[in-house]
Amino acid sequence: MKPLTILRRLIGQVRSMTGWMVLAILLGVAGFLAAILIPVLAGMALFEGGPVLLWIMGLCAVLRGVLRYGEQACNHYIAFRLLARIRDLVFGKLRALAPAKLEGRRKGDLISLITSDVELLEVFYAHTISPVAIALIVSLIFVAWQTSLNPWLGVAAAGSYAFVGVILPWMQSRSAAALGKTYREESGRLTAVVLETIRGQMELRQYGAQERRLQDVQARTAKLAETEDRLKKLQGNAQGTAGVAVILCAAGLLLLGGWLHRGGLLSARDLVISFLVQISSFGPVIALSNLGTGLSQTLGAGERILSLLDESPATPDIAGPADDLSDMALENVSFAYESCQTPVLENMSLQLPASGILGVCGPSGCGKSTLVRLLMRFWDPRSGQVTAEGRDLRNLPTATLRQAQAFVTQDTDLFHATIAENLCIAKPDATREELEAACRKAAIDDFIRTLPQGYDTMVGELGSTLSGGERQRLGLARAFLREGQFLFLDEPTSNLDSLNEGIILQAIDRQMQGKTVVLITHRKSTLGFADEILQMHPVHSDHSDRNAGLVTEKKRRLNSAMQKGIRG
Ligand SMILES: Nc1ncnc2c1ncn2[C@@H]1O[C@H](COP(=O)(O)OP(=O)(O)OP(=O)(O)O)[C@@H](O)[C@H]1O
Repeated sequence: MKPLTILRRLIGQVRSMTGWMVLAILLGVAGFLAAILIPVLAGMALFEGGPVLLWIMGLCAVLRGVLRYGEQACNHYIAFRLLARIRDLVFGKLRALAPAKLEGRRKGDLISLITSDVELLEVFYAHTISPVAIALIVSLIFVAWQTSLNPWLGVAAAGSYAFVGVILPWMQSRSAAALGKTYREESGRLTAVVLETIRGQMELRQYGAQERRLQDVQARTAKLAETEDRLKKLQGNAQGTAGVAVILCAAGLLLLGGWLHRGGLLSARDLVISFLVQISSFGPVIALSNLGTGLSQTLGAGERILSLLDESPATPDIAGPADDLSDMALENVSFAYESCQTPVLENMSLQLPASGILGVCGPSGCGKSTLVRLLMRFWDPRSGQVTAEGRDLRNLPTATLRQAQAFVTQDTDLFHATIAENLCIAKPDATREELEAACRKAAIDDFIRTLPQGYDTMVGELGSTLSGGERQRLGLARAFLREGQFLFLDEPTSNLDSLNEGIILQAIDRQMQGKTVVLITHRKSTLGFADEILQMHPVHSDHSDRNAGLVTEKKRRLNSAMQKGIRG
């Protein structure tokens, strides 16, 4: 993305706060004028004297402080309001992109984008836009004033301001722009590596890979520090160059003024005041010259945020009120993931039973979870359609689909919250009795009661204080609370012993009477609970029935002996 495009789009966000921005600029201009007036009045006092000038100088000094405070207050009000709005946009986009467009992205990098990249925009909104406008207005005022003394002085002043405030920052930002972007990207990658290291600490320890990992983190940190060092050097050079440029410009103006004075074109009083005005009016443009390198990181952060906001979701939400659903099917569905073009499903057709349990089995990687993802419209098929009530899911209100479906996977995600809060994700207004009933069905109520704070016990980040089986049963309780028409279970009992598995499968059987359950499993004992079985095969297997990638086998209580065994 071109820097100008990034700037234009970031500035576009300010439109709704134009009034505040105008106020910040006016206060800033008035503040600088008050500050510049102090040395000018001191110069005039040399020629005219009188206590009035001293009083005005004192007043200007006080006003300068008050006006500067007002300007900064407005700027920061604008910046933090905009940051809140941008965070809202980013979270909204992440929600829309999940899961299809987020699966391949590193979570640490996303965290870095949501936190530090967004925070960096504060520099832009609080310390860039109004300073540019203030510098422009203050410079125009003093160019006009110098011109009124002598046109040559006006030309020289305009040249000085343009050199310090435009040409120098432009030259410096060109070399810093790429570096700023690299810094933001490297910072995001380092966050991702650190997050993965914390998550994978047990594996790293078990396989003795900690030292290698540490070296990797250290190498990345050193690289980041080196990039930051280069950026800081550029920043230092920019400030130094601006300081030298200001002195040279002021000296040039003094020489020009002296030459005009000798020619009788400028009085001694005007020469002194013109010089004092010029040397003290560089403040706003010096602020700009410091932006050149600082802006490079803001542009890098802005580009990352805007690129995320530009991404279009794989399955855009369809607006509309939630309605009941009772019938779902796949019609000639073919599907391949974007990152790997190999087809996972090919011309698959399937009618979900109106009620009962459809067991789904097949070798690892044949597309069982993908089938459920398509039924939930986390992805859309490449060709064919997934339908509900005969309507393509692409035209069905998303709320209808979400309300009708619940799902449980082998890795239930829990949040750093209490057990009750984690369960209420499925039904925010659930009563304590409803939570307990759902947990009893999922065979987890007894365990929760043994915890010191029962349902109000915190479960730790990602449910880290619970076992895999406990997490899975909480996931099931959550799904039971939803009371939707469809329940999709992807290896829901993989972490459970056969006793708990039996209890839960019976609960599913009872709870889902008249409803549809899709139960993915590798276990024969679990399949025994299915009313029908769908045997899937990889698309590229040479199975004779591989047309559509599956074989459907009607199976009413297939292995009743085994079921009886489990059901006791
Ligand atoms: N997000 C993804 N991006 C790219 N490829 C994917 C993605 N998710 C799954 N796949 C690939 O798609 C194929 C089907 O995956 P899927 O998870 O549906 O298989 P599965 O039958 O459920 O396997 P398992 O029994 O091991 O859970 C696999 O080859 C897998 O590597």
